[in-house]
Amino acid sequence: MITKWTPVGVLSPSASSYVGAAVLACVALWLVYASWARFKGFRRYPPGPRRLPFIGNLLQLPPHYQHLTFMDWGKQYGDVIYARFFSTPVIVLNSIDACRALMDKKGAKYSGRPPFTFHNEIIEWRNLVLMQYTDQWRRHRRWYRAAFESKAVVDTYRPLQMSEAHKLLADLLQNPEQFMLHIKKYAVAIIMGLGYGISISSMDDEFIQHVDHAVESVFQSGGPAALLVDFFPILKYLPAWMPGAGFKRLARQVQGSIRDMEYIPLRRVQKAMAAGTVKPSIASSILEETMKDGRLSVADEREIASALGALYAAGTDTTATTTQCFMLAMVLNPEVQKKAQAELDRVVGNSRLPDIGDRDALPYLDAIIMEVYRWCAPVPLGVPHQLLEEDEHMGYRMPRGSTVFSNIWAMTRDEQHYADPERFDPERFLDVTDESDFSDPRKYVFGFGRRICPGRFLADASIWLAAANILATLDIRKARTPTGEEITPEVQFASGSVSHPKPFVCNIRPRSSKSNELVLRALRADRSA
Ligand code: HEM
Repeated sequence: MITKWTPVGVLSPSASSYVGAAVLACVALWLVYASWARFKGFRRYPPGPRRLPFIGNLLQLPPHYQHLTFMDWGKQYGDVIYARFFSTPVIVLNSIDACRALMDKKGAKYSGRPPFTFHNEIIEWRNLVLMQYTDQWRRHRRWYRAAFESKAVVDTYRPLQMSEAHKLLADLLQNPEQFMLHIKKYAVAIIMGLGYGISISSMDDEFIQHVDHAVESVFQSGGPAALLVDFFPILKYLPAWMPGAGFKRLARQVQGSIRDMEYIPLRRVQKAMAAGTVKPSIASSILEETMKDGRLSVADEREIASALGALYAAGTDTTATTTQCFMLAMVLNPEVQKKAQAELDRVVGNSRLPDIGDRDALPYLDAIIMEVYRWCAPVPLGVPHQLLEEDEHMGYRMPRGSTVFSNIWAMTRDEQHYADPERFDPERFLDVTDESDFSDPRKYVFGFGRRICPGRFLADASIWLAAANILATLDIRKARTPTGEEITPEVQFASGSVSHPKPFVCNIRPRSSKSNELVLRALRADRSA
């Protein structure tokens, strides 16, 4: 007998009622499973690109400019994205709201760091930036809080920052072509001066050689095999002689450079303390606080050496990069430069150099600095956090152990808040009345939650002082070819955890005949202070 067509095929009435019952049973079973799974916490992950077995999304992740790929994923999957690299779950946060909801509001869960097996365990570079969220982190962070997160303390650094800004002007006047290097020296000199009371006269300085060598060798040693060990920590047990374990042999050399970077300047401070000739510095105050009866345990010395060693790695490249971005923005936007110079002339005049006390009276310059942070996003992907416990967000499962990226780059390019985001336009921060995070990029370019950058006030003051002093005394213009054509630098940032502008040329010259005199006078005053 021919029966009617049913969704499950051509069946007799009795067979179809069995099927109907079976379907109902399946639905009931599914509902029971779904509520059980929900109860047990087996919820869906946030949306994200399709994963392959074993390797997950590894092939979709390019080796460079990952923030751009994550931003593209955001257009398809939203602000909170789930991916997996081998067995490591990864969560990408593409919006400020998502970072605030997770990293800020649930700080106790979201403040870990991924294991960074290569850095933490193989080369044993245990610095604050990469450290796990442990009592050791709390101790280092307390030292940093005392040194950098109180306005009263940071204000005491002003004379050193001012005098380094004056030296920067002198370097730029004498040898303008080397401006990228002078800016780096400015950032280094502030960190070495505050950290250890050491003055840096040139980039050939012995201490700079040590730190530069250490930082460079760390980056060079982090090849593909070293990265693999972060995904498969078991590889750390490979004996150094085995093929493929070259990263372990290299690591031994790198360890030596890191020890030099951490101990050579610290030992100098200890010697000066013993001789009673020490200059006040962050090192000397931590040593004084930690020493008992004038003695320091080997373990405490190790801790202090590594806490201070992080200063250079975290604080120089970031500050220098942002200041170099400012220079690039000025070359490309002469009308912005002129407007800022007119504001400086009006407020500061031309008989002295600007100081941080002038800042509130210079809103246009402040808008330029904010736009520089937004436009170049110096640390475009932040530093990844680790989720320490299972969590739920908007009904999605956030698995324990996830590496969590805050895609700061995507926030700076949010078209809802920043029209034409690639354009350098300080006006977008002028006369802003709302207090939202978008009204001031300093609220998010320094990261989130309990791991927020402790050096943010120091860095911001250093960048402002360099910019204000440069604009007050120098004109930054496009360089010209020997045949007189203008060279327009391209806006290109190198890929990496810190987004440097690619090398460019420009023409730097004194704004007026008074510029040299002002700088010389300031240098003399600094020497006699
Ligand atoms: C423009 C300059 C700077 C930028 C853009 C910047 C940005 C950042 C960012 C995005 C983080 C990661 C925050 C997170 O995990 O969410 C960070 C962490 C850190 N920064 Fe900075 N930074 C700058 C300058 C400095 C300076 C001058 C110092 C040193 C005085 C410093 C010391 C650190 C340290 C120690 C950490 C790790 C904090 C922790 O893990 O608890 N930074 N910074």
